[in-house]
Amino acid sequence: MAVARMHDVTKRYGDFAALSGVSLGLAENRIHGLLGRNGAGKTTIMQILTGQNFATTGQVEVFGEHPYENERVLRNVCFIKEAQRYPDIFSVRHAFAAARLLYPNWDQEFAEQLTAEFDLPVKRNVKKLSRGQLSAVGVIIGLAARAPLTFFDEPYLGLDAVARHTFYDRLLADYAEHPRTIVLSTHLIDEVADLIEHVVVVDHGRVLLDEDADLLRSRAVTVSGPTQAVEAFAHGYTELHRERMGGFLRVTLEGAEPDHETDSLQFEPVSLQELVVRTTQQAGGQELVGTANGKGGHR
Ligand SMILES: Nc1ncnc2c1ncn2[C@@H]1O[C@H](COP(=O)(O)OP(=O)(O)OP(=O)(O)O)[C@@H](O)[C@H]1O
Repeated sequence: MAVARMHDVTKRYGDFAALSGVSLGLAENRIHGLLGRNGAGKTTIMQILTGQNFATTGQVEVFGEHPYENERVLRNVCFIKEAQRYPDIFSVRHAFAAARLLYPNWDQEFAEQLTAEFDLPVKRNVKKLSRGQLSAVGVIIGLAARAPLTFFDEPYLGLDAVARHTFYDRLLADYAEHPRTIVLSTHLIDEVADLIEHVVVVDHGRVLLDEDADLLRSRAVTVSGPTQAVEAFAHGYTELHRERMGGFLRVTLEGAEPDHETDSLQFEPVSLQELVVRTTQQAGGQELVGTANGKGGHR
């Protein structure tokens, strides 16, 4: 079941279309990766779904209602962004107290545990925090709020690698105990690849891919070996990538399955990051949804 939907949504700023005909649904109790290049439209999608921006045309529904200025919807939605602003007088403690009032599922004990793990100075004014500490405030609010629909718009960019992994670990563990719908917008695809259950790729304001992560991974394979043997195997498949190394060839093929009978060829799974990058490059701004299965490519 989808907890949030967009149907044929367009967002225009003057002549510029930030979103063009975007249709997507966020399934209940799944972790979604909202991926795409800079300026692709990810933040705009999240702003519209959280009632912080209007669609120019199209339909938007969150928990069955329109989100804009809708208290019933918004108390179940948490949107954490990197450049979150807080009132000047707020300390970290104030920020958590405000979140506690706002989100009915707020877990104070969990927030305190996370505060200790991220080593956050709770009495310090939010304005005085380092970039990473400010990111940690957002991450803690996003986790402890336990909102049924939670968006993280790269709020963890300021976090160092150790803190980011603490975030991923806590997110996954808490999600297992308290399933909810989560959307992670990120450029660090490799880091979140194991978390993501559903992938949405946006490019130039359009949805290029909207697919189960495991299905997506199984859609392509990388094969390497002597050039001739690889060429023979690759014949007829759509190629996502090709690398030559002397007499060896390594190609990523859509729709191909490993053939373990062939001794001279080596097969490797394709990483989510590689698939997203190749899909975005290959699309060149064109829609790719539903074109990926089977043979017969453009070579
Ligand atoms: N208020 C605005 N006025 C004009 N253009 C805007 C406005 N807000 C966003 N845009 C444009 O809309 C496009 C989509 O922006 P958006 O912030 O959604 O991208 P994004 O995918 O989140 O990018 P990033 O990964 O860089 O954060 C960009 O080209 C951006 O410049």
